[in-house]
Amino acid sequence: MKINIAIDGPASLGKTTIGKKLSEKLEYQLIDSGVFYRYFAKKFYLDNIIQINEIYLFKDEMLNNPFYHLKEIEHVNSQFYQDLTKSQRASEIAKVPEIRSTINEIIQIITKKKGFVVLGCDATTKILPTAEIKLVLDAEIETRVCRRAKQILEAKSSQLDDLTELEIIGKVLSDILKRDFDAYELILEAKKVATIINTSNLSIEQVLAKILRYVYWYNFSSDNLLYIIIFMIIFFILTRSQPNQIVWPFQD
Ligand SMILES: Nc1ncnc2c1ncn2[C@@H]1O[C@H](COP(=O)(O)OP(=O)(O)OP(=O)(O)O)[C@@H](O)[C@H]1O
Ligand SMILES: Nc1ccn([C@H]2C[C@H](O)[C@@H](COP(=O)(O)O)O2)c(=O)n1
Repeated sequence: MKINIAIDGPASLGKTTIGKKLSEKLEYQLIDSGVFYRYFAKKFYLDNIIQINEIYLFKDEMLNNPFYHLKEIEHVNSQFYQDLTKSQRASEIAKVPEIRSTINEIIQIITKKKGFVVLGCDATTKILPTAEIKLVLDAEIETRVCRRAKQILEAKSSQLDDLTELEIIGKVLSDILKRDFDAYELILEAKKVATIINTSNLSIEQVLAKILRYVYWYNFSSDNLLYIIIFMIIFFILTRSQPNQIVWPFQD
């Protein structure tokens, strides 16, 4: 049975990396809500003006052919993903309530068929509050700065050629602090409704294994709900009527 999985978390935590691996493993479709904000910032935030009407037109177009547009959004985003200056514009776009509700609505309509992993900072609360599994991935800020700086340094992007390693770490830190500030309330809200996984001391594979355990357990318990209830009722009756006389298998 296919379900929807919503995953939230602060900036540069590893959501995209984990989300990709999880969706591949489960053969689900990944939707990273962050790439919508980045894409809208690139396409519809021109000359310091947000083209809100163009966004509404795009919404109708996207709902007619969602999977084509999901691919296009991913493609455009991948071209400037590492650019730290661009994420600031996405952050500004994300403050406009009409844009937030448009993006949420698009994702809600697309995910009705189930079988999606949705990433964000409000995926568990605003985008998919009805998701069968809701998780918040977390890690201390120093871990996140290290993860992002390592990723940027390893990618050796030409836009960073003139910067020293320390300057790159400084830029990464300032970007994460800004984004943490913007998403603070949303992450706090998500932590109230979702299961929190602290990834600071976990490898990517360990985080993935933990999430898969939640998914397998969810599927097992919903497939076998009736048997679990019957087992619990029998167990309850036995323990109440003869508390000291239950004979467990393999008991001496
Ligand atoms: N558990 C982990 N241990 C070590 N490194 C990790 C872990 N999870 C992710 N990473 C690394 O952290 C880096 C950042 O990951 P990623 O881009 O997926 O983060 P993100 O949360 O999607 O970021 P953003 O908020 O900017 O969209 C990647 O290089 C990834 O390999
Ligand atoms: N559900 C979301 C997703 C993203 N944002 C903001 C956060 C960032 O400023 C920007 C880009 O997101 P990222 O790709 O870095 O996860 O969009 C948001 O407000 N709500």
